[in-house]
Amino acid sequence: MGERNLTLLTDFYELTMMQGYFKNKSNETVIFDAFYRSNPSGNGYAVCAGLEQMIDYIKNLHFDQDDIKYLREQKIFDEDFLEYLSTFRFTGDIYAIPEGTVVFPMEPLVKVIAPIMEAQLVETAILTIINHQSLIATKAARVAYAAKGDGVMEFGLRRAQGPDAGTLGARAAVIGGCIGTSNVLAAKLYDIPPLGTHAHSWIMSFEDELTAFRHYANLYPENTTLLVDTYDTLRSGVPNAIKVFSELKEAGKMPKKYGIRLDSGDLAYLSKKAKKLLDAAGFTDAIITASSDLDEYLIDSLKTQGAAINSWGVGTNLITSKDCPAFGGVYKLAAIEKDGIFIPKIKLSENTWKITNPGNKTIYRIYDKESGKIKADLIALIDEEFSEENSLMIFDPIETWKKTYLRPGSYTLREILVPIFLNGECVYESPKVMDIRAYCQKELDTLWDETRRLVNPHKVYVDLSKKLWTIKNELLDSINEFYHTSK
Ligand SMILES: Nc1ncnc2c1ncn2[C@@H]1O[C@H](COP(=O)(O)OP(=O)(O)OP(=O)(O)O)[C@@H](O)[C@H]1O
Ligand SMILES: O=P(O)(O)OC[C@H]1O[C@H](OP(=O)(O)OP(=O)(O)O)[C@H](O)[C@@H]1O
Ligand SMILES: O=C(O)c1cccnc1
Repeated sequence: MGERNLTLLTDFYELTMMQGYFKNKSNETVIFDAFYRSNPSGNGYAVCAGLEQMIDYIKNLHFDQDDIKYLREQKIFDEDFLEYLSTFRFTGDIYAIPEGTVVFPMEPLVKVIAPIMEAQLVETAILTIINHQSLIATKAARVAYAAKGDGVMEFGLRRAQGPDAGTLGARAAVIGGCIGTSNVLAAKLYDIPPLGTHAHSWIMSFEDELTAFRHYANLYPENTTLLVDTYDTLRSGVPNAIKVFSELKEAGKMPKKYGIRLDSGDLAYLSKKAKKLLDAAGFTDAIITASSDLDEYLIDSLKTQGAAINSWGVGTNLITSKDCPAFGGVYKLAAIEKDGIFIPKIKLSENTWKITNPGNKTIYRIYDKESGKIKADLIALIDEEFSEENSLMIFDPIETWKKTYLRPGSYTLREILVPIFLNGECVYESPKVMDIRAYCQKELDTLWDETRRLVNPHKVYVDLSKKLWTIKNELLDSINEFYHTSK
């Protein structure tokens, strides 16, 4: 958050490796890709987020005197290296997918091209920033999807894993689809709507519920939501709320937005009963908000049960992404520059899908021209050229017999990795969070419904260009050959 110096927000091994690179004078330029391997919560996509904080981090990268002093005290860093660190700045290039874009496994969300000492140092912070916010933005997109157009308020700060997770999580939740947050610091910092109702303590602090409601309604005549479950929802809370709304109506002071909040009990049953009582009293447009340990599955179930709820407050399960607490993004070396040419590098794994994609790559999103929906993503090398006027054959990188042939003129292409830093200079201006949110809503519209469903969604293919696939296979062959013949 803000302008903090996060330079030491890295793993110790990044610094020990950096000193090693420094001593060997091997500060060649390298390419690292940050990507993730599977969508959180069994989702069909992820929403990437955190780029603005990553940019702030890179812009502010510098070891101040206090940092150098601390590192010196560790007694493993030599003076020449510490001297180098004292003037350290990021001088490389960074490409990234803009926040709010829907993304898929294996594609680089961030690509760093920089001298190896710089590219290595920034690994940990880039991952922690992008992993956290992408996780929460994706969870929020699921929750908002289940709410089917009703507003979802982010209520999680008190149960988040600390202040940063609560605040940056609120930012990410709004990017993914929440309409605002109860977190006032997040609302101020990121210019997002601060929202909320009131707590049980407000009711309990008065002699009786009716008096508490009257005071609250008089204080906030523009937007009055009354929490009706402190004593007895249907016998006391709802009738008292109706009484207060009737008094306001009679006095000609009817709030523009008004309603009740349910926070316990059977939310389907209570909301339907409450709606009947409100309707009968003429308050047909009262907003019925629900909260209480909600997540996307419960909201979906309440919708199926015909609950009369049209506003949702979601805290714990959203801000902590409780069912899936880690995004799992990784940062892997993809190429090393030798004599002005990038030599592709690959990391092997027992799992074929864990084998990295080598080289200096970019990503094209392929849309069906007629519907505007995503057909697939294509990871290609940056020097490859594609034209919508030509036919295109794409194939699954592992199950290569799965091929899709795209007729000329039947598809459109969009390159989704964009320049963020060039030669250490930031060339990108982050949009405001509410604009990122609006962009994300449009992005979500480019997914087929089958990909958005909560359970067993349809997979979007991320394919490799023929050239990239060939290079990858040649590298695999050469490694195999080397390790089988060099015994
Ligand atoms: N109709 C419903 N269908 C499915 N789940 C529901 C329904 N109504 C409520 N729930 C969920 O059931 C859980 C109820 O939890 P629990 O009984 O512990 O607490 P509560 O009713 O909220 O009361 P308290 O706030 O006093 O703990 C919550 O997660 C709530 O969202
Ligand atoms: O259930 P969550 O999704 O986490 O949403 C936030 C919860 O936080 C509040 O409860 P809390 O008991 O902390 O305060 P209260 O006394 O105002 O109800 C609120 O009433 C919600 O139940
Ligand atoms: O404003 C609310 O109703 C609220 C805020 C935080 C947590 N629970 C509820």
